[in-house]
Amino acid sequence: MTEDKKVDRKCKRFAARLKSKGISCSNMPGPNLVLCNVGQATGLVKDDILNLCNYLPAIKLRKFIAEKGESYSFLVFDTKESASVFFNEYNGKNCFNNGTFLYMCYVDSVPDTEVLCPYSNPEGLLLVEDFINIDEEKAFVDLFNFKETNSSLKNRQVKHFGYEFRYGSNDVDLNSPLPDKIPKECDILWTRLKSYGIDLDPPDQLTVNKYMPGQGIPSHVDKHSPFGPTILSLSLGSSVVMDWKHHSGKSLPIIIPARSMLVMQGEARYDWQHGIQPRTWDPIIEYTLQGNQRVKVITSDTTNRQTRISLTFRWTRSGKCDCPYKTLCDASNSTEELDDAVASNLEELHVHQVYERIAEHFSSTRHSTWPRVLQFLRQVPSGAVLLDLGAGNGKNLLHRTDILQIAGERSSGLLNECKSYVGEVGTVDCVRLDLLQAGLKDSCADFIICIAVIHHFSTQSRRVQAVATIARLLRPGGRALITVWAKDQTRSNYLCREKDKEVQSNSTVEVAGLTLPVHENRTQFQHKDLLVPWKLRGMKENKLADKPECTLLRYYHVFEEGELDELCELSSLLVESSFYEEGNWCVVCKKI
Ligand SMILES: O=C(O)CCC(=O)C(=O)O
Ligand SMILES: [Fe+2]
Ligand SMILES: [Zn+2]
Repeated sequence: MTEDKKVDRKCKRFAARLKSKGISCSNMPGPNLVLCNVGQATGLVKDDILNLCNYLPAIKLRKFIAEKGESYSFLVFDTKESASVFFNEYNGKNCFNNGTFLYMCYVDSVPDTEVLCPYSNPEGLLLVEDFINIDEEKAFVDLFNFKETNSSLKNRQVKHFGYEFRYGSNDVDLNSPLPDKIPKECDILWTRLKSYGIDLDPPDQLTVNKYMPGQGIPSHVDKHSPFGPTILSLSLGSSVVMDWKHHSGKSLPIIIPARSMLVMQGEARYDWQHGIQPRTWDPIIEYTLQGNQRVKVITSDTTNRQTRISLTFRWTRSGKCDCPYKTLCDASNSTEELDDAVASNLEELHVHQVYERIAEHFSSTRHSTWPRVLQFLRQVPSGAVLLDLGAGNGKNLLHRTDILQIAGERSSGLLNECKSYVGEVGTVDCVRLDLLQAGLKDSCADFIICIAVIHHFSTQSRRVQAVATIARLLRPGGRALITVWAKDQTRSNYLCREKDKEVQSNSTVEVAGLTLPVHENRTQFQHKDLLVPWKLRGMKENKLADKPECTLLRYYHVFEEGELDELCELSSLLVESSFYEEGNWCVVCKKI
C-alpha cells in the first residue's frame, strides 16, 4: 500500500470515531479542518499549531478551537484554499518535536464556542485601567514578589499584612494584629483614588495573592461581617479574566488588566461572587452590537496568562453586617428570629422528613459508639434506668441485661432500625418520642444520653426547651451526657486533609422565608445555621447502591464553645465536665 493510502485509511478510521461524537467529516475541501488526534486532552500546545501555520505564510488562520477534555481540535481558515494548503502540507506528517503524526479531515461545521453575555458590569464595580504606570507596577512587584510564605494554598500563594486572613472562617482575628502593617508604599493608591471620586481612609488589611499560570481562586464573596463596604484589588504582572456570578443566574466574565484597580462596592461587594478559573489561558473577549445593545463575545481565541500578583485591600470591622443584600450575607441567615411555627416547619422539612427518607442508609453508616459515650455508659450501675433520647438506630445501646434501657426516637424509620437491632441487645424498650413533647413521666431516668440531637433545633428557645426536657426526665442527682456538632471543626478528622481547604461556593436555599447556606462537606463551617447535604444511596440486597439517588439537606445549628454549657445552666443542670471530641461539644451534667 502506498503511503498516501495508509494515511487515507487512518483518517477514515478517525472520521468514524469522530462521527460518534457528532462531528461529520467531509470529502469536500472547505475552510474548516478537524485535527483528529491533537486536542486539549493530548497535552496540546496551541503555539505548536500556530507555528505550523506560520511556516505557510500565504494562509490565514481565523480561529483555533480546542474544547475542554477532547483529543481533537478545529482550525478555521479564511478560505478553502488556505485549508487545503495546510492539509496537503501536514496531513499524515510528523509535525511536532515529540514525533506525533498529525491526521486531519475537512468538516462542514465547527462547534459554536462563542458565548454572548451582557456588556454591563455589576452595579458598584469600578475598574480603573492603567491606575498605576509600568514603573510603579515594577516597584510593587519588587515589594511583594515573595519567594516563600507562611501560608500556601493549593491554588496560589498568599501573604497577609495588618491582619492574617483566616481561610477556615474567612475572617480575621481582630485580637491578633500582625507585626507587618500595610507598607507605606501603598499610600499613593488612596490618594490617587480620590481623583476618581473615591475618598477612603487607608485600609488596615492586605492580602497579596500570587497566581502562577494555571492557578486561580474559587468563586466567593468576601465575607460581609468582618470587612467594610469597599474591597480593592490592584493587579500586577498579568491580565486575567475574573468571573462574576449573581444568585439570579447572571454570569459575567470581566477582563482585569495588569496595572488596573478594581473597586468593589454596593452590589458588586455584597451581592455578587467573584472568582478566577484555574487555567493557563483566558479567552479573548470582544464586543459587538446585538440590536442596539452592546454585548460581550467570549471568543474561542485565547491568550496565555503570566504570573499575576494581586493586592486585595480590606477594611476590618466588628459586629454583624447590616447590609441590605441578604442572600450572601453571613449575618442574615440566622434562624434566631423565626417564630415557633416557622421553626417547627423548617425542622419538619429539613430534619424529620429527611431522617425518614434516609433512615436505612443512615443506619447502615452508623455502627461504632464514640469512646466518651462508652465511658459514660459503662459507669451506669446495675438496676439503673437509662434513657437514650434520639437513639437513632440504637448503636449506643449496651449489651447489658442488668439495667433498663429506653430508646426514644422521633423518626419512625430509625425507630424500626433500632427495633431490629435491639433484639440482639437485651432489655430495651423502644418508644417514639419527640423531645419537645415527650410523654414520659418526670424524673423517670437515672441516666440520659442525648447524642447529636440538640443541634437539629432551629431556635434558641427550642433548644432550651429540648434541654429542659432532659432536665425534667432526670431524677434529682441523675446525670446526662449531651453532645452537639461544634462550629469549629479544625480539631477533628472531619475536615479534608488539605489544610485550609477553601470554600468553593456560596450556595444557598430559600426555606421558611430564610436564605440558608448549604454547607460544603468536609470544610470548616462558615455559618451557625446551615443545611448539610446527605447523598442518599439506595440499598440493594443489604448493600449500598453505587450511585447516590439524590441529595437531601439536613438543618443544623452548630455550636460555639460554651454554648451547650449555657443551655444546660438555663435548665438548672450542673455542668460537671465539658469537652470537645471529634468535632463535637460534649457535656456531662447533673440534675440538682
Ligand atoms: O486576585 C484577585 O484580584 C482577587 C482576590 C480576591 O478575591 C480575594 O483575595 O478575596
Ligand atoms: Fe475576593
Ligand atoms: Zn452583609
